[in-house]
Amino acid sequence: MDKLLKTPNKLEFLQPFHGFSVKRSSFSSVKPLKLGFGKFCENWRRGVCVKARSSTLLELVPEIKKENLDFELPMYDPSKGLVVDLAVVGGGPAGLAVAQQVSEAGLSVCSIDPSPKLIWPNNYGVWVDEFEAMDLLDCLDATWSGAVVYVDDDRTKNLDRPYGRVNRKQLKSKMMQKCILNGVKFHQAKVIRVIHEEAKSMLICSDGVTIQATVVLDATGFSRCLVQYDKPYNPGYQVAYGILAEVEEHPFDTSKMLFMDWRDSHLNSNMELKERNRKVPTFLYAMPFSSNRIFLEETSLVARPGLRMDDIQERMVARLSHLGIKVKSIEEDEHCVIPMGGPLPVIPQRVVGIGGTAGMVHPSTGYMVARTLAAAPVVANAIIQYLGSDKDHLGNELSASVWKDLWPIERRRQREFFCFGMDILLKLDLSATRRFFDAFFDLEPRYWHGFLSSRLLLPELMFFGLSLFSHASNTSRLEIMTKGTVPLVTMINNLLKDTE
Ligand SMILES: CC(C)=CCC/C(C)=C/C=C/C(C)=C/C=C/C(C)=C/C=C/C=C(C)/C=C/C=C(C)/C=C/C=C(\C)CCC=C(C)C
Repeated sequence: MDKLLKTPNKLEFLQPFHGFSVKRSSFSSVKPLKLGFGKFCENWRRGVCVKARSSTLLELVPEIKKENLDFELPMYDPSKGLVVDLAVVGGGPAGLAVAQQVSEAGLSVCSIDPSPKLIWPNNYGVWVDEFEAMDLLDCLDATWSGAVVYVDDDRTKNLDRPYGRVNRKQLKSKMMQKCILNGVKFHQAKVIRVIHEEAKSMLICSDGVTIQATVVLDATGFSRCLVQYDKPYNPGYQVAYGILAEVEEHPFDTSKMLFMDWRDSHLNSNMELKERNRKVPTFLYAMPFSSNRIFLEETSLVARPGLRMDDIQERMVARLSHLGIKVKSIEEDEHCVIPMGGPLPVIPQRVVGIGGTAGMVHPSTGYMVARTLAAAPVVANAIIQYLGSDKDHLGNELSASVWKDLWPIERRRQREFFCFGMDILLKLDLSATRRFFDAFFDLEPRYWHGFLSSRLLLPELMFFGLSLFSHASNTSRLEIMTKGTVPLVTMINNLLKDTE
């Protein structure tokens, strides 16, 4: 069972997909979810009658309907008993990217996933320069010339950095097509267990099939299907609720995406909710596609334990009503629960990992897609190099070399700093969070861009930290010092321990 389902913070009703989130979407059938706000009214959408309560949007949420790619997949033939060079468990962006690149080098690859054709469920946002660097601009279906941060009612930051929404269908289609072209075989199942021999591993699947592979890559996201951890799991949680909606109108500039809106005036008439938001704040993240179509996501950046989904939904309803956003229909919604920080898996170990399973979520932001896609060639090249060059270099030795390339010391140190940042964020209330981001977005672009896109390594992060400190108000400096001392000592200790 996924770790998330075991957490004591009442998130049990969520069913993480690849550990990320659950999306509901519908194109033909619509059934309202009863979440208990307002009065019933009738609402027509695409010829289907929707019963919904007038003062709420959440009951317009359609029934879950999964959309699949229209591809004929070449399937793995278990009767041949072949040992493939690489078995990739999990068909998310990370897994497919590695499958594609390893198969390009002529190695045999089997991709195993319970729903290999399913379009990924999340709305991924990325900075355009990150996708440009990977030649993936054609996989963005909307871009904005910049982004906005509302620190509070009086302070706004205009971020001069283009932002885009990933076209999940296009990205997955592109990767699948290349995989198919390169001869990747697919197997539709879950992997239950793996048995290792010296030079190969056997993957036992839920349908009884056994797949043999020289290298096994776990790309199952936060379900951490095969990769082992040996330290207590204590992440922070990013929790978010998002809707892609048709609205009567909204107040946002359609040329900018809304990166963070920390305003809380929508809670003035509900002091209890306002107090909850003061202690553990949430912000609105929005992608305005047009004057009447918008993606809106109420987000808790990081909290431990994670915020309850119904709390977040309540805050969102209050915010949209205050902003005068009347939702006419909802195309899809998503529930996100993203573990952030926490320990890295055991390094090295026989199963190789990438993405959420390998600790690759940015611990201070929750972002992962761009970083993982950028790391895929590192993992793929390592596998190609170690498998191709020297057939004596197999089993544990090969996996150790791949892990070393994925998590070299400078990346581990960078992650320690990001975890230090997360530990500070966990302790900030709304006012302190506002002061913190007021300073953060005043930094030189190379600092805040580099921090968010994991481009700064430890020496640069030191200068980044000092620069943030110098931009911060006196109150914020005091907060960073008081709330950051213990995390700073923890970081230094961890850095001193991890020397190889
Ligand atoms: C789809 C899915 C899956 C999901 C979705 C959800 C969402 C919407 C999300 C969103 C998110 C966001 C927007 C995020 C953002 C984030 C950010 C911006 C973050 C940032 C952070 C920052 C930080 C943490 C920083 C840090 C800093 C520090 C730590 C500093 C310090 C300093 C000091 C202490 C001074 C001294 C110095 C030295 C150390 C050298």
